[in-house]
Amino acid sequence: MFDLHKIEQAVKMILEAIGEDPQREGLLETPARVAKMYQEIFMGLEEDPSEHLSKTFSEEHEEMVLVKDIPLFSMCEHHLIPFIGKAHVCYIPRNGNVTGLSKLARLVNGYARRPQLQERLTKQIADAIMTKLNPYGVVVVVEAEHLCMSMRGVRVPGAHTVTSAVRGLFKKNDASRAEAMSLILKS
Ligand SMILES: Nc1nc2c(ncn2[C@@H]2O[C@H](COP(=O)(O)OP(=O)(O)OP(=O)(O)O)[C@@H](O)[C@H]2O)c(=O)[nH]1
Ligand SMILES: [Zn+2]
Repeated sequence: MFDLHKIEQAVKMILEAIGEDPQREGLLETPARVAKMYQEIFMGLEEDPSEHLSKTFSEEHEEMVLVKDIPLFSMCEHHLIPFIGKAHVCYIPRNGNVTGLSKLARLVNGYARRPQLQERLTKQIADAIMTKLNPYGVVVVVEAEHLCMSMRGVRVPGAHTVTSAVRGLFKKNDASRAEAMSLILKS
């Protein structure tokens, strides 16, 4: 589905537009490299990440499951430069409907590897878990630094954006939400 040739042409044009010479030795292979890189960092566009949750197994654990510090590399859709951070995913299984822990990281990755907004990414992860696993509740917290705020524009390196999506029981039950949040934010 990726048009690698078109990406190569576009990169060549950008190099020309910034006054570079795409024919100089160091840049000769750059358009092809960037095309391959885009194919990799936008690979989430080619999948439905929620499919990672299709395979479940049965384990009677109707308590919190929390996977913390899932590394996150995404691309700001406004500037096409990275935002980098961590996702924390917490859910309470219903009827023993449990997913493999790695699948939660695959889910995060699938939604991250697209042109994204942090808010949408956070929501998509939570909604996929609600839809596919039908758990009692979900909390997703994403913490990230946006390079579009660090290396350009307002230039505030170190500023972190934190977003959350709260679903099901966690929305109604203040104590459960507070417990999840304290486990998530505890370093
Ligand atoms: N809400 C939200 N905003 C984002 C995200 N990523 C980048 N942005 C912001 O998107 C905005 C785009 O603003 P514009 O005014 O259209 O673009 P700009 O002139 O490049 O803005 P500056 O970054 O302020 O220089 C900026 O404020 C970014 O900080 C995100 O994931 N969520
Ligand atoms: Zn940006």
